[in-house]
Amino acid sequence: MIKVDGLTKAFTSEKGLFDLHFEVNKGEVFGYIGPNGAGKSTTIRHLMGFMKPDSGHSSIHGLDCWKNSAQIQKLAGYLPGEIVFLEGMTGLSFLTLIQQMRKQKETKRRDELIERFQLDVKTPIRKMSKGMKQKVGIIAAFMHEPEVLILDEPTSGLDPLMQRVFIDLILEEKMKNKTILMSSHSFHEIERTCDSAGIIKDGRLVAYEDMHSLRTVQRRVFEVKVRTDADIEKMVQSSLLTEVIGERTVHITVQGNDQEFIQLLSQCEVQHLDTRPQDLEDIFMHYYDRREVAK
Ligand SMILES: Nc1ncnc2c1ncn2[C@@H]1O[C@H](COP(=O)(O)OP(=O)(O)OP(=O)(O)O)[C@@H](O)[C@H]1O
Repeated sequence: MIKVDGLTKAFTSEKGLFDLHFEVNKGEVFGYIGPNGAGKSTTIRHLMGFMKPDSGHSSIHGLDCWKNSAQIQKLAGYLPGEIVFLEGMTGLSFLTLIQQMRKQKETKRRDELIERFQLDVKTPIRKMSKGMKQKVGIIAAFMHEPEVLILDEPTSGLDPLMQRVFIDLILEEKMKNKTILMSSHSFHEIERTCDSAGIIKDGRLVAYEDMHSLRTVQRRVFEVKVRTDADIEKMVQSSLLTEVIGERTVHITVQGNDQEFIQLLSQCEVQHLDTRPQDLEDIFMHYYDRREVAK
C-alpha cells in the first residue's frame, strides 16, 4: 500500500534521506521513529507529494507520490508535524473549510471526533493551546475516513488522557483495515498500536522490527546486582548479551538461552535479581545517541 523505494533527498552530504526502503501493507500500522533531525518529517513530506526526491520514489496505492501528488493528497489523511492555520478562524470554521475543500457533506464522523477529543470548537484557533490545535489537526486528518493515514507525531502536545483516546482511535481504524504510518517519539504508543516499526537515523533506516514477532519471541531483560567487580567481569565476558548499567549492576538479555544464564548466575554472588520483558525502548534506544557515528 505504502512503498518507499530507494528514496534519496540530499540537503547536504549528511542531511536528508539516503536510499530509504520500506513498505507498509494494507491494514497495517507502521511506527516511524528516530532521533530529532533523522528524516521522519522529510520522508512524510515526500509521501504526501510536497517534495521531489533526487532519486528513488515513493508510492501509495500504486500512485507515485510526486507525480500524482494531487490524488495522493485527496486519498490520504494527513497530520503535519506543524500545522499552519489561517488567521481569524475558530476550530469549527477551520474544519468546515477543510470539508468544503474536500466536498465532504457528511458531518457525523467529524462531530463524533470533536466529542471524543472533548474539543471546544468555538474557540478561535489563535487562542488555542498546543494540545487543542493538535486535536483540530487530528480531527481534520481522520474526519473523511481516509483509507490511508500519514501522521507526523500525532500525540505531540496531547495530555495523557487524550493520548489514550488517540491510541484507541488508531486501534479502531486498524480494525477497519486502514493503513497507517505514524512518526512518534513514544515507544509506548508504538508498542500499543503498531504491527511494525522502523527506526531512521541520519536519513537511513537502521532497524526494523515486526511487533508481532517481538511480542511472541519475548526476550527478557534481567537486572542483576552482584557483590564484586570480578562477578561483573565474568558476566561481561560471557556469551550473553550484557550491558553494565550501574555499580555492579548489569542488564542481561535472555532469549532461549536460559540454561546458560542460570549457569552464569550460579558462578556469581547475586545480591538482587529483577526481570521484565524487553520492550521497544531497549531495542532502539541506543540509536538515539547522536554522538554515535552512523554505521
Ligand atoms: N528544506 C530543507 N532544507 C535543508 N535541510 C532540511 C530541510 N528540511 C529538513 N532539513 C534537514 O534534514 C534533516 C531531517 O529533518 P526532519 O525534519 O525530516 O527530521 P525529523 O526526523 O522529522 O526530526 P524531529 O524528530 O526533530 O521532528 C534535519 O537535519 C533538517 O535540518
